[in-house]
Amino acid sequence: HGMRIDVVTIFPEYLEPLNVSLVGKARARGQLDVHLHDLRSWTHDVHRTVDDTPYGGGPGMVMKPEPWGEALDAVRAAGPADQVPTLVVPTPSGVPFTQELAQELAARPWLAFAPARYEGIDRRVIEEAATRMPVVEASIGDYVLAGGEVAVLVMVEAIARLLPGVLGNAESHRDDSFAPGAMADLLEGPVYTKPAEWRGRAVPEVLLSGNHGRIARWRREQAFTRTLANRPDLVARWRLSAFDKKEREA
Ligand SMILES: N#Cc1c(-c2ccc3ccn(Cc4ccccn4)c3c2)n[nH]c1N
Repeated sequence: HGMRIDVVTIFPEYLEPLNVSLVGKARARGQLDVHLHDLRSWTHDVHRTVDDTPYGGGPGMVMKPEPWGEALDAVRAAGPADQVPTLVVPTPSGVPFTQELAQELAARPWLAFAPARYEGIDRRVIEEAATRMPVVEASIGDYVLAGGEVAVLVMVEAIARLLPGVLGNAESHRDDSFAPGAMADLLEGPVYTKPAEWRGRAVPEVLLSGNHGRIARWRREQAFTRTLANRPDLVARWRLSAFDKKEREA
């Protein structure tokens, strides 16, 4: 059976993209079972309040603990009785969301995402949840968003494409830049398709040569040059893994 994903948010419509394309197809094939929940379902006041002023003062508002506590209780109760979900909390102060973390999360049967808004969720919600389920606080990058919903879209897409059978044979993640392996750690080189000439620009002739050894070498060089230019930090990691690889083959 596929993976179950629950998302609790005050903007369920923000997660509608999960119903289309790659993730939509995976759901249709039963590889992914996505349940969206409106956090306000667990408010009990006429204004359906989910936020309040921060203790200790400071700008903005903090998300109240009560609705989140009841929402996470309900998510757990609605899922498989013999399992606990891994709670994934997008936050600027989380661990980096990397391909490695995506692969780890893709191996789990049930994920519950808690995208917040305002300045975040009352800390006691995370602390209390962590006594009953694994909790991962992760950040998708070094920039500031207004909330966690778009981070959930990023994480779910990165995770869903790793699930067996989800990626059609048209897209392959075998040699992803960030996936461990041969061309691991390097950025992708340039890609080309027909026509062979377009607006006076020809495709590099090596790619038309049919010489697969030469093509592979050219692609490695292109990947290296591009990585050196755009991500010199990855070159160091690549050198290490290339060295280890030679060691293993020696
Ligand atoms: N993942 C991730 C994120 C986020 C993120 C995630 C969730 C929330 C919930 C509220 N805010 C606004 C906010 C701004 C500033 C300080 C605290 N909170 C979020 C921002 N920003 N950047 C990333 N890579």
